[in-house]
Amino acid sequence: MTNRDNRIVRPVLDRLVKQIAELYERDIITVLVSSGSVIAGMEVLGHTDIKDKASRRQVYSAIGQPRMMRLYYNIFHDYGMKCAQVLPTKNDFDPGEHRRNMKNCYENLLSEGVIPIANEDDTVSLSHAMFSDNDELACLIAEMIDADKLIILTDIDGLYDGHPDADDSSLVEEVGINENINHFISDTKKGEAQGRGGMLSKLNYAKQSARKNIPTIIANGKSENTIIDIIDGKAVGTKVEI
Ligand SMILES: Nc1ncnc2c1ncn2[C@@H]1O[C@H](COP(=O)(O)OP(=O)(O)O)[C@@H](O)[C@H]1O
Ligand SMILES: N[C@@H](CCC(=O)OP(=O)(O)O)C(=O)O
Repeated sequence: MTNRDNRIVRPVLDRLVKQIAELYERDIITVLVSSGSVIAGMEVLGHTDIKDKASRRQVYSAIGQPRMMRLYYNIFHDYGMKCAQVLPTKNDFDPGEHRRNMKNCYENLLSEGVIPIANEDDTVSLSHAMFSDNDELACLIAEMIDADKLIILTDIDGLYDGHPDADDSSLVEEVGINENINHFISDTKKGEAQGRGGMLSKLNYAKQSARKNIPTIIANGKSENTIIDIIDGKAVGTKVEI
């Protein structure tokens, strides 16, 4: 959802919401898991003298999350839809009251026709309460709400069998849950503004949700019609086979 300058690209979000709205018309209901709070907060605050990285993340995300939600609110509104914010921490998924409450909230939002947008509660989740990244969060939500499908979006068409920039690399269309292809993935160093996970994390959590019998696909979130194409059964992205 960002460009090379680490700025949120509204047309990408717009395309995403447009597809969610189109699916809603077809009675296919989406839960959206979206990052963006840290980058959105950095855009507002710019440089800070806060030395501690975790503290910077708290401050940036606290500033950026309402900005992300304002963007989403406006875009969903443009498509005649309503959205809502859910900000869990990892502990909330442990069996118990928080998990039950969260599940209940999702069910009620969905029955009211409101699209839940989840992100980690970065202001309070530090160290052990942190998800590895939003791919883990998406995987846990998919399992909790018994999703029919998990689509993990990224900035590339899917998983490649080598460095994505190399001429002889090609898209892996299907991968089995027990197939070890981690060596295809290059370690891309992440800056503070970028996402935490990367492709290896996407593959691991895609396999984890496929193991729970949720068909999972890694695909390009920047393409025009990715989600609709996947729902229509077109060969898009990398499918993780159950
Ligand atoms: N074998 C591979 N196939 C596809 N992408 C790869 C591979 N190895 C490294 N990558 C990198 O992973 C990136 C995708 O992860 P990214 O979407 O940045 O993760 P995050 O959601 O954490 O921001 C791609 O842009 C690409 O540069
Ligand atoms: N929760 C954070 C981002 C978490 C994260 O890095 O997730 P991902 O984009 O999956 O690597 C945010 O909103 O900025």
